[in-house]
Amino acid sequence: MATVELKSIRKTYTSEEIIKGVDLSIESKEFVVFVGPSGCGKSTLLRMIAGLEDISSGDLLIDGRRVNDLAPAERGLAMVFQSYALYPHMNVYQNMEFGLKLAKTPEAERREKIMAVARTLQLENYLKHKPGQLSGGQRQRVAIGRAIVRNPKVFLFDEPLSNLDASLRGQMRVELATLHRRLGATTIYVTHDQIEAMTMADKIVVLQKGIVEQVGSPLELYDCPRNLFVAKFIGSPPMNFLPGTVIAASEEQARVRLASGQEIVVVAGGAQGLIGAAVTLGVRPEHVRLGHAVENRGSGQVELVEYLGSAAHLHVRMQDGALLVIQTEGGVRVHADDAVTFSFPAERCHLFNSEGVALHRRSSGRMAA
Ligand SMILES: Nc1ncnc2c1ncn2[C@@H]1O[C@H](COP(=O)(O)OP(=O)(O)OP(=O)(O)O)[C@@H](O)[C@H]1O
Repeated sequence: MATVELKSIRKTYTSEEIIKGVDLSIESKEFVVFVGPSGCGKSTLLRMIAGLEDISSGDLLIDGRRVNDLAPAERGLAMVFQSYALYPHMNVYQNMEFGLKLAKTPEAERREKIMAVARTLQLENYLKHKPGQLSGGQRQRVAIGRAIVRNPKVFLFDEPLSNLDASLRGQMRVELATLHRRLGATTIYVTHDQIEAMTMADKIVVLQKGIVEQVGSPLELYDCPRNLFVAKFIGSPPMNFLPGTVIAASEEQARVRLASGQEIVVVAGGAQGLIGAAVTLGVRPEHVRLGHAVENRGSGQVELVEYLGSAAHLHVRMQDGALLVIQTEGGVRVHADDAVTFSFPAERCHLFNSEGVALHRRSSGRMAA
């Protein structure tokens, strides 16, 4: 399997710079997900790796070898698109065979490879079907099968599940993750869906406007987002953000007064220089504790309860008008218009300066700034 390295990669279309200097190392067998909002440059970056777009400047290395000038077919990659791009007049077998024929693979070997992959992807009963006779999930499996039979060094996926309905997407997510574990192929996967990123990735690359905002494991990004952008993007339902002012700070903690007057102690280092400064307090819905507490407490009125079965989301209006989402277990007996009290665990709160940069959290032992 292969390593992929991006060194100061840039892309300019006419006069606009779309990719603004990306450095990234992808290890052999790693499952890396590029995630970010529409237009941030995920697909452009993937297409540059694939060789479908020129690289304006920088170096792309596969297994240590510079491949900027190699044609797509010479890079040892296989790409699976959102649109499947299957040949409609060919049946499943022929679709999977096409690339092997082009590569002049002998017929017996072609057959052996296709049958093995069809078994893996549970397509054995559909080999004679044309794409038009298959469901979306089956078509996507054929597109994946067509990539696997060529035994590529690196798999590239561009939003492969976005045309599928929610339940099929969930199922295919598990299938892809299982397949990756079995094949152990280096994989780069583009999505705008943070749940796909969180559930499948070894490493997530968060992009915004052609810049890498943060690279890390799903848990690193969840626990220690470097800035407001990553904090907003990772996690569902998203993190709550409340404006406040630092009123006291030690090396390891900061005391923040919210607009409501409520004072919250946050485990965050380096806030001594920020006394009097405006900051943003972040707390995830699943970390807010419902019920009375001595410290870090607040209160408000429930506006809406969303019951999800195992969990419920309470939308709570605080005294200063801010809206707070609290995730609780599904069995909780809270209704709209109820008054509730809650608390923010100090070690679960995040603090961002006026530029949106996170103050590091010493308790977790990881730097976030
Ligand atoms: N051929 C092109 N010529 C000029 N601009 C382009 C071209 N292709 C893409 N762009 C621009 O580059 C930017 C990044 O596009 P890209 O498709 O990489 O974004 P993305 O993050 O994959 O978005 P999405 O999730 O919507 O697919 C966009 O602003 C887009 O308009």
